[in-house]
Amino acid sequence: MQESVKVLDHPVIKHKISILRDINTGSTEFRSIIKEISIILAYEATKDLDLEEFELETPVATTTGYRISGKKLGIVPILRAGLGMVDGVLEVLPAAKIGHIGMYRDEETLQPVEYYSKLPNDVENRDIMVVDPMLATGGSACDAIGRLKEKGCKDIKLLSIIAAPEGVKKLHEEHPDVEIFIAQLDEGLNENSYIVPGLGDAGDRLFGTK
Ligand SMILES: O=P(O)(O)OC[C@H]1O[C@H](OP(=O)(O)OP(=O)(O)O)[C@H](O)[C@@H]1O
Ligand SMILES: O=c1cc[nH]c(=O)[nH]1
Ligand SMILES: [Mg+2]
Repeated sequence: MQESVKVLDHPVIKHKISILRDINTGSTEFRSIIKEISIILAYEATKDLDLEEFELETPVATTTGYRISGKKLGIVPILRAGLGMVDGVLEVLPAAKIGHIGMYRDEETLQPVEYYSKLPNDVENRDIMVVDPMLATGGSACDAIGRLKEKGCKDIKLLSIIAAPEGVKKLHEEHPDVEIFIAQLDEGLNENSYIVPGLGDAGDRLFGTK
């Protein structure tokens, strides 16, 4: 896999992904694990943030402290399922602004259909993390990222829980500048373009709609 895909490789993540995959896992536990993994993905995706030094007093000594500096950040969930990742990323980056892009995959054509968009006014000045638990064909993520680029965004990362190689390939082809952070790379897509083995429909499992 190319260098611009970072896969979390950790026994605890593998354990938690298995709970997500399990058909018997209910929405409460599903939501909680999506949030937990999103926190870890957010740490990975922010390894390159700039820091500035400052002097601070501990109860024992004067030392050098560090604070995040540089460009402001934005989190953009792709509705609905992306909403499940927002709280986790916000735990790591509480000052980030949040934009929303609503998209669903047409069940016949499998093409993404946009139905909502509300982004921060200064979105073009922010480093953006697009969040969506599932990267399947890659159509939804590619369109959402294309929309953000139209608005002037230059530094965009994608955070997903599970990806199919087909989605990663499409994203690389259409947006080679976008780094991808995932918790798990799966085998591929089935005839309905669902990720195999996957976890089913992330939106339905998060929100209990099926
Ligand atoms: O890579 P793709 O082939 O485009 O598929 C992935 C998309 O499908 C799911 O959303 P869905 O259309 O089910 O909408 P939902 O979040 O409202 O359930 C998922 O959350 C992604 O947005
Ligand atoms: O496996 C998949 C594919 C698309 N969307 C999902 O929620 N799951
Ligand atoms: Mg869905």
